[in-house]
Amino acid sequence: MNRECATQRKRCDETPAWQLLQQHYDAEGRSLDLRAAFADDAARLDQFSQQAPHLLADLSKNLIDRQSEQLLLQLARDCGLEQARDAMFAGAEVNASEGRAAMHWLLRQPANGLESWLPDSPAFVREALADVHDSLAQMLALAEQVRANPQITDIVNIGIGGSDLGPAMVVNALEDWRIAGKRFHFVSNVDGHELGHVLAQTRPESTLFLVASKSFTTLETMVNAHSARDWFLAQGGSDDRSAALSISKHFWALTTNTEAAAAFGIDTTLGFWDWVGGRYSLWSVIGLPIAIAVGVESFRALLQGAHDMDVHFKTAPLAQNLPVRLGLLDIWYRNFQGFATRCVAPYSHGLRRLSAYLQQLEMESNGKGRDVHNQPLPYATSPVVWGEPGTNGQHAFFQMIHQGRDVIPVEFIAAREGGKNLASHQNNLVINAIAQAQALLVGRTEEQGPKYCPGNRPSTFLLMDKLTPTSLGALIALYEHRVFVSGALWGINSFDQWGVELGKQLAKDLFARRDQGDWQGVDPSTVALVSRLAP
Ligand SMILES: O=P(O)(O)OC[C@H]1O[C@](O)(CO)[C@@H](O)[C@@H]1O
Repeated sequence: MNRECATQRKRCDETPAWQLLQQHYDAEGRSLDLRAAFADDAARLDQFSQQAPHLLADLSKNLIDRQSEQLLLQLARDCGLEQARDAMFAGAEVNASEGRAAMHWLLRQPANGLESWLPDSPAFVREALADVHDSLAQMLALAEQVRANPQITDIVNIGIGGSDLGPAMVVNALEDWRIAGKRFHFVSNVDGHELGHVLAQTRPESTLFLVASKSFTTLETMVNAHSARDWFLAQGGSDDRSAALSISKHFWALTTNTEAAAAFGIDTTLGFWDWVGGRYSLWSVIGLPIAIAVGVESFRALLQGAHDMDVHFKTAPLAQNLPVRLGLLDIWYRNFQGFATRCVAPYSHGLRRLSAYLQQLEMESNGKGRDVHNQPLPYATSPVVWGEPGTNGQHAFFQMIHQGRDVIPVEFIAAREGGKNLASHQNNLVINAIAQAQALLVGRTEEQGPKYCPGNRPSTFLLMDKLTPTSLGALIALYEHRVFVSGALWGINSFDQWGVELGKQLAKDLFARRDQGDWQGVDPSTVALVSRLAP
């Protein structure tokens, strides 16, 4: 929500719709029983399920009824959601604290056709679109060059947060589209074990390092990149650009900070723009490992799927707009039902890194306690997002989800069709997901003793025909826009992350203080812990 939009409107909890929602929750919402709701409303499934680009969503097993959804839609209008959304798609400075737009959606806009859904796009957006496609063409050409180079067998992406989680999640998810004969390694942790393990299984002449960092200042990435460089030089590599085994040929940079990459000694640097947030950057040059893994056609399909969801989010009426309905559900669960967490259970081995990716996307975006005016908020914001792939979760934490005291909304994500390997297992997988959602709904009644399950526990079911580059693109964009919706209603800036700076600053400070032996004003616990470390 940019400042002028926010200034124009009341805080969401001060709106008439919020008061009506609270009354409805107190009167009926708190005691809604889904089993009775299905029995009383033959059209409930139709009302609360919908097709969206590349996936079907069944929201009918959520603790919501027609009136609460109508009131939530009214809340969206009262809070100027459509204006906020349109501001983002117009390139407005929706990231007010950093003075930036948030135009990750432009990265997946085809070169033509912008006016078909964004007819009033300002000139700077159309100009930026031309830059996007120049950069995309350059990146895809380099990706094809690497794919065609049999000498390069290992691609090592060195990056963290948004420069790691997205590309790693997608490269894992699209294993069936991955080029044969090349290995993809994602090194993010500054724990030397991770990089060391990768270097132990690679050779300098057959390895391409991608130093991925929007800022090119992140400590972990810089420490890992320098250690990889030292290893490369120790293995016979050279700083000399003309050498066969040169840093210049085996280290590329993906960053907005091209000067810093040049200072590192990297010649091949792919740049991007500050209006792309790190956790929204897999569509940009940060996606190079994806493009190398799956090739031009599949990378474009990933973009197309996300673009289709962008157009849906921008043009579909709110009541049939899936990112809006999911975002409103987040408000209902967080601020009225009081559910503190949401479990994301992708019934797909390919999507095994999805929950980790969504943790950054959602919690770094909406984990805020103050609004865009820096005023403390009296209501909760981002839920804790967590999860593991199904059916693994069933044998780990689903016990608590079924019988625990806390109600934990679950998001099941599955595909009707399986992948290349043992597709015959697919029904085993998906029927288990469906059965878990059913069990959460129906529960098991009293006389079952210790087997008693209260039931009436909420879940959303997102079903793709198949996990493909296109459907994956749509799925990720769905989450991006859903996060935007709840953030806009909460009146927070979903695109900054100032809260991460203090810990980084103190880490630097502790190194300096240790070197100087100056512990003035530092708490004894911190001093004692640092003094236990190796010199
Ligand atoms: O891509 P960079 O600049 O290295 O930043 C990595 C990550 O660190 C963060 O800034 C958090 O510390 C994330 O927002 C970002 O994705």
